[in-house]
Amino acid sequence: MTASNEYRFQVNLSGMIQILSNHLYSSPKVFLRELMQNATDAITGRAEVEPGFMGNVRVELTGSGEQLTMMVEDNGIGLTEADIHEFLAMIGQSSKRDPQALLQGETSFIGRFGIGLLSCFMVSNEIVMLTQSVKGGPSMEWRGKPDGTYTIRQLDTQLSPGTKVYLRSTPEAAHYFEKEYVQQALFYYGALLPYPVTLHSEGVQSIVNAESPDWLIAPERARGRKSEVLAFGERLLGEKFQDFIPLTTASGRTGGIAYVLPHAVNLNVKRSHRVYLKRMLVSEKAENILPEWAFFVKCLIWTDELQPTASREHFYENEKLEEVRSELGDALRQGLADMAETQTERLQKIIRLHALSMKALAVEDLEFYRMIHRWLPFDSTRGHRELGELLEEQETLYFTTTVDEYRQIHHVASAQSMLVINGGYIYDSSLMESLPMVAENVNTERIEPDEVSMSFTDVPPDERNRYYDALRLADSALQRFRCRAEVKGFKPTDLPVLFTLSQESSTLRALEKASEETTDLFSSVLGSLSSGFGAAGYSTLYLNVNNPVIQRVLTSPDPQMTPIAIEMLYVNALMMGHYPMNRQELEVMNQGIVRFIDWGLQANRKPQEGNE
Ligand SMILES: Nc1ncnc2c1ncn2[C@@H]1O[C@H](COP(=O)(O)OP(=O)(O)OP(=O)(O)O)[C@@H](O)[C@H]1O
Repeated sequence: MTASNEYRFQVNLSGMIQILSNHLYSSPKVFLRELMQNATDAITGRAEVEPGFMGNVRVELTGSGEQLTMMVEDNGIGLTEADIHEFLAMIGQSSKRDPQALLQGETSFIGRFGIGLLSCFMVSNEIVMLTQSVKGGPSMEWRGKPDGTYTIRQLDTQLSPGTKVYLRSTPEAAHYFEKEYVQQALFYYGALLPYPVTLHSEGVQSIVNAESPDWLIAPERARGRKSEVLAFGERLLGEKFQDFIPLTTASGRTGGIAYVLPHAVNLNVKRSHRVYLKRMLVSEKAENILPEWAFFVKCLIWTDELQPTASREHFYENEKLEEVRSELGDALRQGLADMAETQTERLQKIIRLHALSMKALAVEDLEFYRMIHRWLPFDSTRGHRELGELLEEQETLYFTTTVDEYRQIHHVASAQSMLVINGGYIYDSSLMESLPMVAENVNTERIEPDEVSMSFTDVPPDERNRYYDALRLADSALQRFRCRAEVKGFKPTDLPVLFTLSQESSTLRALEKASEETTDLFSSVLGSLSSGFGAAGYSTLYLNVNNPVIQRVLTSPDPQMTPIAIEMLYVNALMMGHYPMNRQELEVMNQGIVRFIDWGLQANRKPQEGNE
């Protein structure tokens, strides 16, 4: 290949600008964040050459209707003509990117990618910048358009050092230029900035960040300022919080406030925390800054050690972030541990609302589990109770590992005062297994439905003989459902039957149900799979000899009646246990109902016929 065959990629500039400005950021509103960040960086840059320099940012709104204009002014480092050509006019070039510093993740600036300014094209068809560098030289004007063209000229008047950016809103973006919106957004992004941010509109001037939440930067101070901290959280995060936990890391370079959510939350809901970098809000939806178990809090975090991605919606998943995440998790855990020692009521309140989050942490951290186990709630045959109460009643806790197993046995187990915990919900069976490691003199044992039948009373042989014929009829009626009948005595007496599935029969039922719903080919594969189950695939229908209906069925003189009654009891037991019924079982139920109605009507008619 010769050199003449080599070409350079061509860039469709306006296409690139379109992509960067419209698709990198999740919403046009971020243009204001990007402008504020540039102003902040410019002030940081000036303070580096003029130690002790005090910056300020001024935002001015003018015009009305569709002619709204915003001006964002800073008294930062400014740009020379050469800077403009090098940094402003070259997309992807940034004055803030010291490669060595970036490599170490250490830079005093927020920006680094050289694209943030493009976000302004989401709300305006032109960016006008007037700037004066602290290094001297003439004041400059730069005008950029989304088609990739720009003009640059020297101004006749000399401005004071700093930069003014002017944007005129497009009709669709006018909302982002209205006073109320801008006031709120400036507070939102700049509430922590250490210099004044003022808004000028309709002849009125106001300082947006007048309240300075110094407790956010030094969170240990937050403890004594509860109402202020809660009010600030409500204003920024939009929820009425009642509790919070201050967070600090060992390095002291990241910290914040974890607000406890005032309502229960779903495990799958993504938590998004607000993160301030160098005191400027950069990320509104940082999901990865706290450990996964911490979904009961919404945090305001500040950091000067993490690196945001270009969209600023996340932070780079690197070792530093891992370290920060684990330290913030430790601080949160420590906050809860302190409550377990000295403020148990406060902790109990949190656990009541956020048991799932607490369980998620307890599964990972046995020491934490030890501290809080007594307040964790579990579903049990004695109701939805705290573990501490249950442990006072019994030293051995039986637990199931699925909700289905629990459903099968809870009637009988509770009637016999047997304490069984429903371990079918997420984390519960793991917590039951590890409970003996954290609580003294406690045993836990997994229980299966078949084992509950051990606590049934056996029927004496002579009584069993009396039921022999009825049981044979029952067995043959249930044969096609792979179920066998068994007589036992159990409480409650008004429960006529109890249906239990072994692990194998449960799998078999699932296979059968699936083969009903799939194609012929697949269903024959499932069919051959299910034929591999032998006697183990049988379920059991326990008939309660203490129940009057069962007594009548077992001693019925009508041999035609017995199988139908047994089949009906079988489908009834399935319904009670919330088992999905297959086609055959549904047919049995329908036919049985019709038959019983018919029987009932005939029985009523007979005496009347006799009277006639
Ligand atoms: N207010 C300002 N004062 C001084 N220089 C500025 C200002 N705004 C922008 N610049 C210059 O323009 C360059 C490009 O800005 P832009 O916002 O596009 O990217 P960035 O801030 O460098 O990086 P990022 O894309 O991460 O925000 C900056 O690197 C800076 O040199």
